[in-house]
Amino acid sequence: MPTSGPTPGEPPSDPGAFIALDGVRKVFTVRKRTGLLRREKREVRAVDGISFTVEKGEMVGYIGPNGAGKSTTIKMLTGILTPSGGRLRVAGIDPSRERTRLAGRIGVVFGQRTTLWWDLPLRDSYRLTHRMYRIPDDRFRENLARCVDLLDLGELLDVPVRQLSLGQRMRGDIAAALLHDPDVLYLDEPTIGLDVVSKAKVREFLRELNASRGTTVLLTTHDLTDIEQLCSRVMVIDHGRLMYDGELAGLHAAGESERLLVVDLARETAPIEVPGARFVRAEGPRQFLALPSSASAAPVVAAVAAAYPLVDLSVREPDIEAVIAKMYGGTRDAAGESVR
Ligand SMILES: Nc1ncnc2c1ncn2[C@@H]1O[C@H](COP(=O)(O)OP(=O)(O)OP(=O)(O)O)[C@@H](O)[C@H]1O
Repeated sequence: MPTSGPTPGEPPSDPGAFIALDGVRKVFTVRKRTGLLRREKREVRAVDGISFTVEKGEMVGYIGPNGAGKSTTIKMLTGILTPSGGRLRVAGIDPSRERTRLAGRIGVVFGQRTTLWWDLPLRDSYRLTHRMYRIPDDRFRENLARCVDLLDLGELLDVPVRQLSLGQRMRGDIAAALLHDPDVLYLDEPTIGLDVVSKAKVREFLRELNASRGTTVLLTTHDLTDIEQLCSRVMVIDHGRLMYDGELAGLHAAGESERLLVVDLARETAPIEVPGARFVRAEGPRQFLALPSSASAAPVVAAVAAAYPLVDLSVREPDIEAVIAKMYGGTRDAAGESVR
């Protein structure tokens, strides 16, 4: 599969970049019981030789199907897990060797878990964060005021975390991750389970944070709208390997996606046969043809108009979800419909 960034598996071009991974691997050994007394060892290559760099101030999407290796990568980037091989640096720091020093430079938000104290009001959780990170008082006050304002937390500061809705808690968690002014923010599913309004608030906040503070953001999500609205660059990982690194728009070409030509004819005819397009299906006098996204539709349109009683015609671009499903080995056509 083509990539527009460095070829997966090759050393990164800029080892001095803010985040730099070079052939990073993580292998888990899993023991499985296969009989009454027998156990079998099996290796799981969760991350299988990944290389990429992220410059300061970039906002990058990191996506892939379940079990692709996204969380394992994030855990290595934060120092929670030690790589089995390869080289990894964040702000010049080896995360697993200097986890405490790195903690002052990074913020982490896990959508499915909270780092806040469940029984304490938000305000007290933030006070504890203040102490734990030894944040200078002025800076703490300034950062808290800014997060409270932009994330609309004013009314919530005295509410115990367990009483907050998911969207409120998520905003509370994002603020907690930013009180010590980290240079990089890792977000793992920050909009999971949120309603439309909360999602919009979180996205707007992240956009503003990145633009005004130059915070580097690495975003893992299953919601591709997050990526479409926030990230100009996306990395796709599958089976622990980097499958794509480049602009979101380039995924269409990499996924060999197809556009759908919807042709309305004056009457029902046999399936249209023209060079450069493939008949998909017919609904009475309406026919659907597929053509590669990278090809021009003009010759196909001209050929249809010349040989068939054409009334109207429109082109449907593939949606990004269909493209990615195809990259992951899914089986959806250009209209996003199952062709199983
Ligand atoms: N501690 C562990 N022990 C054994 N295997 C693990 C461990 N952690 C992860 N794995 C395996 O490594 C692979 C990658 O898992 P990982 O959690 O990184 O995927 P993911 O892309 O984050 O998936 P999801 O989108 O479901 O969260 C999976 O096969 C998973 O079962």
